[in-house]
Amino acid sequence: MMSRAADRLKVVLNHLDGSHGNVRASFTSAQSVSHHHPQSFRYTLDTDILTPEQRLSYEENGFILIRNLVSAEDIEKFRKAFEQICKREVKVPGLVVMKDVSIAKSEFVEGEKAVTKLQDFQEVPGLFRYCTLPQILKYVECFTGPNIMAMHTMLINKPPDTGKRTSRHPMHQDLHYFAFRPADHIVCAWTAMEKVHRQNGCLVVLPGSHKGSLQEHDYPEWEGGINKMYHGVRNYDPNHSRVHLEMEKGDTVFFHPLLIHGSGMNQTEGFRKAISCHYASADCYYIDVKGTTQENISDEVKDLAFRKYGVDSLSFQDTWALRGRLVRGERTSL
Ligand SMILES: CCCC(=O)SCCNC(=O)CCNC(=O)[C@H](O)C(C)(C)COP(=O)(O)OP(=O)(O)OC[C@H]1O[C@@H](n2cnc3c(N)ncnc32)[C@H](O)[C@@H]1OP(=O)(O)O
Ligand SMILES: Nc1ncnc2c1ncn2[C@@H]1O[C@H](COP(=O)(O)OP(=O)(O)OP(=O)(O)O)[C@@H](O)[C@H]1O
Ligand SMILES: O=C(O)CCC(=O)C(=O)O
Ligand SMILES: [Fe+2]
Ligand SMILES: [Mg+2]
Repeated sequence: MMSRAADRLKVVLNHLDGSHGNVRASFTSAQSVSHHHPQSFRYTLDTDILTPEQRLSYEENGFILIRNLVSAEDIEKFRKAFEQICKREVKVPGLVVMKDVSIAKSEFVEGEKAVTKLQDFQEVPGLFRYCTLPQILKYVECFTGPNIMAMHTMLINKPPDTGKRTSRHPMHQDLHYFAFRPADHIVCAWTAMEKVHRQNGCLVVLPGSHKGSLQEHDYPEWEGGINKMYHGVRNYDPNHSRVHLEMEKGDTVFFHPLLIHGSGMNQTEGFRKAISCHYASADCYYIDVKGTTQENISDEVKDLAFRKYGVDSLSFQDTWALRGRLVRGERTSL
């Protein structure tokens, strides 16, 4: 069911999309952009935070990398909070503690080395503080506007690959997992908790892919196995040109939910750590994904929610409304 307001929004967005290429082509310098035609941007808002070059870069590539945004002291605190959870010193409602599929059935791996990813840490104050950092929200607001919800939280602890290549994350669009729109008012902040490079499986992105539409996703047919819910874009062409985002501790990338991205395998002995949050404008609205390409992930999520909470009446939208937390402004819609 699509509301009339949503229909109107779609028309507006399509219109902007159509005019986008021409408008951009008519500029000769980035400076003239911010001063005369701020309304011509589709993916960024006029906030005085992003330089004209940064705005153009996000419009064009679908991501922007900000160096040294989170302090080493803060990252150390997140690391400690993560360790406490792995040692089971704290028990948290709603938190998902995920092991790598290649060790999930092993009895011998304990603590931090067993954990590939924490998901939904909105009730862990020592981790959720990441989502409220003013220097992060300052950038987020350039994409969402002033009413900001933290919708999805993760701490990824990519393990040394066991030899089955299961430490890879297939190329995907995060929007596949989301039951809210519009996509252009959603953004991910992903912060490296240590140096990330090709060897330990940094993020890999396809610049400009955010201009495409949401693609069909499914489990890739990987011989060594694939982690639960790690869907990848179907018919991914591994020869497509891509960019490896090598980052230092504290560097943060902001990216659009349609940007195709993934991460390679971790060929080092260390656990590659990153912390991230997906934000959405609180003015976004929920959608019903029935009959769309997202039905497969929606069914998996509802199935897990049933097993986790013992209720089968939760809709895919409900699972998002329960996890979302207001971090700035007013909770207007989501
Ligand atoms: C922008 C968003 C992008 C994304 O969200 S991408 C990834 C999304 N991932 C998720 O949402 C996390 C999904 N994972 C989970 O919910 C849990 O880790 C999962 C799979 C339910 C396991 O929970 P546990 O509490 O560990 O349960 P358990 O130890 O009793 O295991 C239950 C059965 O699941 C299996 N399992 C555990 N970890 C797995 C994994 N990583 N991949 C595939 N299967 C896995 C485990 O072997 C067990 O199987 P069985 O029932 O014994 O046959
Ligand atoms: N068939 C596929 N379907 C979806 N995603 C894939 C597929 N093959 C590779 N990828 C993804 O492409 C990205 C790059 O993978 P790859 O393992 O080659 O890492 P890499 O960083 O390029 O490492 P290397 O230096 O070994 O090439 C990762 O996100 C990976 O999971
Ligand atoms: O940190 C990574 O490897 C990427 C994780 C990711 O893209 C995701 O979970 O959606
Ligand atoms: Fe992702
Ligand atoms: Mg490769």
